[in-house]
Amino acid sequence: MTDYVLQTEDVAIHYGGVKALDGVALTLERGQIRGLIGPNGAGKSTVIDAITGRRRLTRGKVTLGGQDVSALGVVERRQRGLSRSFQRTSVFGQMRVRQQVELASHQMGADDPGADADDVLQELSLDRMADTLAVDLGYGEQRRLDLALALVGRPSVLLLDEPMAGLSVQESLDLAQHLKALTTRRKVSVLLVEHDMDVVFGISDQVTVFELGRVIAQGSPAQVRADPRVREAYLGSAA
Ligand SMILES: Nc1ncnc2c1ncn2[C@@H]1O[C@H](COP(=O)(O)OP(=O)(O)OP(=O)(O)O)[C@@H](O)[C@H]1O
Repeated sequence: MTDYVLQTEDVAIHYGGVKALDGVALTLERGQIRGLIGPNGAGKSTVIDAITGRRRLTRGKVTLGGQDVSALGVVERRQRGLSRSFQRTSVFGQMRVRQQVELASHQMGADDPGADADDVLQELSLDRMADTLAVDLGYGEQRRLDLALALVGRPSVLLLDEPMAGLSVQESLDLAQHLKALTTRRKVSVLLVEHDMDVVFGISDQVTVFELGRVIAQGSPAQVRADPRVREAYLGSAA
């Protein structure tokens, strides 16, 4: 049996009559990137919220490293290695880059927050900007700082909700390369919600397609691209 770093089983979140999610089963292996795609309102952000503990499950189970974390809150799940970064940049503009990352690491209870911060900054090519005020970073660098803040304390799973939003093509490519390198080097596993199809199909090991709160297809990027239902429902028949 495969040891999944993360697994959701029959996860449902209903808001009254609205089935934002219904019967969602997902797995994530160590060092794997799984892209989540689907039309607006398909339930992608709700899956992330269900996994982090931000939304209470109507039904189902979330396991992290084989342990059921469904009853745990957001902070407890983060302490157990489940980290997320948000669509909007969450940096404090008036703090220096390294100071901010070190503080976040300290808050996570890392043994050596300084060393943790240095590692993370180097991995995201932010080490040269360690003493720069966050407000003076370019937008692409700010998004990398956002990712750096999610990486302190060495999480095992990273949940990313549209990390490429607002980036130029070059900045997206750059962030995608950093993400891929991180999964190889740190063996961190990534669940990636992203509208940029080139990025999703370019760096994901597996892709899951949502429609109306349900999974309609999953598999390798090539399998998903070839799935007639996906082409019909989402990519358009010309994809
Ligand atoms: N708090 C809420 N109350 C009621 N319905 C909600 C709530 N949050 C989300 N929904 C509904 O749940 C469904 C899934 O929404 P969700 O935001 O997860 O979709 P999404 O795939 O992330 O969309 P997008 O790509 O636009 O971000 C939608 O129909 C949405 O209207």
